[in-house]
Amino acid sequence: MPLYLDPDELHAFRDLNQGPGALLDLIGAMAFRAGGTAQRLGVFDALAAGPDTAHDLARKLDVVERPLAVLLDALVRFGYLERRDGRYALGPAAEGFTTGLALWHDVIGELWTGLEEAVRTGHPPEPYYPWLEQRPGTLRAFHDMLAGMARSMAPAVVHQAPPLGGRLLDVGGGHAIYSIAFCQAVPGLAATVVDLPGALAEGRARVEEAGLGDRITLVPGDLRDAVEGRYDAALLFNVCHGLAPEDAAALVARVTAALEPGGTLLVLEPFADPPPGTRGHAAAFLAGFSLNLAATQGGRLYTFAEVAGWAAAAGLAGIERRPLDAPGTDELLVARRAT
Ligand SMILES: C[S@@+](CC[C@H](N)C(=O)[O-])C[C@H]1O[C@@H](n2cnc3c(N)ncnc32)[C@H](O)[C@@H]1O
Repeated sequence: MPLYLDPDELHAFRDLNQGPGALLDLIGAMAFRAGGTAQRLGVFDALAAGPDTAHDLARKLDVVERPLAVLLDALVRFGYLERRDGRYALGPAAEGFTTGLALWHDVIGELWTGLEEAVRTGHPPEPYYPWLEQRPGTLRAFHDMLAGMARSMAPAVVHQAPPLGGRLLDVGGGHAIYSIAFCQAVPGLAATVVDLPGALAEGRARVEEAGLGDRITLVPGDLRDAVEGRYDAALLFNVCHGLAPEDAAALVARVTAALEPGGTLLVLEPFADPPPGTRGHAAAFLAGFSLNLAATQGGRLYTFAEVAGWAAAAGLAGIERRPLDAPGTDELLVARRAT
């Protein structure tokens, strides 16, 4: 929350841990919903062209001036906008809502209404991926967010992976960024990306653009089904956390069974026991992300030991944890099938 605390509040909250935490959470929830609503109404896009009055903005956005002015004033107080001489301008924090936070606004605003039921019953009332498929704008924001993260991590992932060759399977790798990165790094490597049909369109365009259409095959499929083909290596990147533990373990076993002797499994995940030094807002975000997975997909973040246990049970050995020199808390699990 970009809210500015006054020095006494800041001291009580930050230094003494005595701040009105629940009240700040409430204000944070209000600020987040206000920011997300402004993004959906087009306030931030309109103000990107320059400062404006509530009257003119209301006309441009085709909304009612009186509640818009209340929203704009709240956004000023929450730190998203600035107000000078009766005109509103973007504040530095507004940028967040032009990128990944817009997706979180939709997820928390709609899907987290099912959190209580998910905890009571153990099942999310609304399955995440079908929900996404019905909302083209939210689906796009989700894939843009995944693609942005993958682009920032791919060089470190390729660097930390053991040497790969032959045939690579990329399960749930729809945007194809990791398969492209591995194919660009390893001459002769051929990859098969399996994902839901809606997730593959963007990957297909990216593969063509990279000139790798002859080496990367995109296959619509469901990761709950049997794995077709034999592979020398497989990627399970950010897939396990969307599944219940027994389903994630079964997926690791199915993918392992499709590996040739000596084949490599790479799992990329933010583990529930993150790298040492993960604290503050990064640690809190991971806890909230895990709760989001429970609320929307029936999954959660898993510890490295849990994932390593599934890999060992599937018959993999040489299981290693490899941190990444990249932003975020994702790490690699590397394991090999016995020769
Ligand atoms: C969190 S994203 C991870 C994407 C990519 N592997 C990465 O690390 O950036 C999960 C991916 O799994 C795919 N997925 C989810 N459920 C699936 C299913 N039942 N069958 C196939 N793919 C699925 C999604 O479409 C999405 O591309």
